[in-house]
Amino acid sequence: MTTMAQVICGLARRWCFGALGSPLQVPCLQALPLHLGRTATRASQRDLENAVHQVKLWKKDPGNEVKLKLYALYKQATEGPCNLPKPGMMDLVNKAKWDAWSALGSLPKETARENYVDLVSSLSAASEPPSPAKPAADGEQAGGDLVVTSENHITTITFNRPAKKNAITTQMYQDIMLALQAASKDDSVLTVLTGNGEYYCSGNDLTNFTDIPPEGPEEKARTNAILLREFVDCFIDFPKPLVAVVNGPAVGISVTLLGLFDLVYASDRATFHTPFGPLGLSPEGCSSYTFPKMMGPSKAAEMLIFGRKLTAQEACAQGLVTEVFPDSTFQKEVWTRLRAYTKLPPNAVRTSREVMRSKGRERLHAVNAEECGALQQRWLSEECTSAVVRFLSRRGKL
Ligand SMILES: CCCCCC/C=C/C(=O)SCCNC(=O)CCNC(=O)[C@H](O)C(C)(C)COP(=O)(O)OP(=O)(O)OC[C@H]1O[C@@H](n2cnc3c(N)ncnc32)[C@H](O)[C@@H]1OP(=O)(O)O
Repeated sequence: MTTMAQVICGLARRWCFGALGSPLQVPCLQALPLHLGRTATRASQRDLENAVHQVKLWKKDPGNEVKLKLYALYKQATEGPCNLPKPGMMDLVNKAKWDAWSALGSLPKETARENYVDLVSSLSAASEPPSPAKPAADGEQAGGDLVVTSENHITTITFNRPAKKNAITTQMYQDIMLALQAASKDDSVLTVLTGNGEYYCSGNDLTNFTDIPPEGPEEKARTNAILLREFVDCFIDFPKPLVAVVNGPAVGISVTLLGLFDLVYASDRATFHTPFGPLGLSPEGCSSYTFPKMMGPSKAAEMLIFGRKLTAQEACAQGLVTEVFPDSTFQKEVWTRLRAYTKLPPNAVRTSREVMRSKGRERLHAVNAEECGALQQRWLSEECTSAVVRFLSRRGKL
C-alpha cells in the first residue's frame, strides 16, 4: 500500500503547492501556452533557482495544469528527458507527473530551463503580490490570509481565508507570531483573534502536511513540531489580555488554544470541535492540561480523545466559552463590550492579568513541549497519514 508519506514526498519535493488537484482532471499539457518573453538572454541556472524560489512565494495555488507543467519543465531542465518506468494505472498522481514530463520528449535542458523561467515570470506578473508578513503598528494592513488592524486600543488579528474556512497555513502561523509580537508592544489594551466569513477557523491547513522537504517526512515533522512549539509559546507568554471573538465553527488548534485566552465570546452559531482521534493526532495548544483543569477530565476526554463536537452553549457550560450571544447581534454586542473594557486603567488590567497568569506559565511551557513531542511522532504514523490522505483525496487534492 502507498502511504501518504510516499505520495506526498513524490508530490511535493519539487514544488511548494504539494497538493496536486485531481489527476483525473489532468490537462492536455500541449494546450498550455508557454510565454516566451525572454528572447534576448538565455536563462541561467541562477535564473532557474530564482524562479523556483518565486514559485514558493506564490500565495495562490496556480492549479493542476500549471503545476504539472512546472514540474515537467523543472525535471527536464535538471535531469533531461524522462527515462523512468511508467507508473501503474492506479498510481494516479505519479502517472500524471510522468505523462507531463514524458510529453516534453527530447526538449533540450536549456530550452526547458528557459521555458520554466518564462512561465514563472509571466505568472508572477499576473498574480497578486505576497501579503506582507510584518504587521503594521497602526491602522489596517493590506488584506492577505491574515489581516491585522489596530484601532481604539484593540489590536485585531483576523483569519482571512473564508474560502478555506480560515484554515491556518504555515505562513499564517508565522504571521500570527509576528502580529502577537507587535501587539505586545503597541498601545493596545486588548488583542483579539477572530475569523472572516462563516467560520472562525477550521484549524491546521491539512495541506501543510504535503509540503515535504527533500530530507523527507521526518524532517517535516521535526520542523512542524518546532514551529508549533514556538507558536503556542507566543500565546503562553503574551503579556496582555487575549480575546477570541468566535464568529462561527472552530476546529482543531483554533479550539485548543482557547484555553490560553482570557475571554472567549462566541456566536450561538459557533461549534467547538477537536477531531484528533479521527485524524490520528493528539492534543496541542496546552489543551491536555487546560481542558481537564477547566471542564474536568471526563468532559475533556470526550472532546480531545473522542472528538465530541460541542455547541456554543455546551462549551460555555464547560467553561471554555465566557459568554454566548445571538448571531444576529453578536458583533455589535461583543465589540461594544470590548471597547468599554479598553477604557479601564491599562496598567491595572495588565497587572491583574500577570498575577493571574504567572504561576502557571512554567507548567504550560512544559506541557507544550510534551504535546509537540507526541505530535511529532503522530504526524509520521500510518493512522495520521491515512486520515490526511482521506481528507485531501475526498476533496480532490490528491
Ligand atoms: C505547523 C503545524 C501545526 C499543526 C498544529 C496541529 C493542529 C491540528 C489541527 O488543527 S487538527 C484539525 C484540522 N482541521 C480539520 O480536520 C478540519 C478539516 N476540514 C473539514 O473537516 C471540513 O472542511 C469542514 C468541516 C471544516 C468544513 O466542511 P464543509 O462545510 O463541507 O466545507 P469543505 O470541506 O468543502 O471546505 C471548503 C474548502 O475549505 C477547505 N478546507 C477546510 N478546512 C480545511 C483544512 N483544515 N485544511 C485544508 N483545507 C481545508 C476544503 O478543502 C475546501 O477547499 P476546496 O474548496 O475543496 O478547495
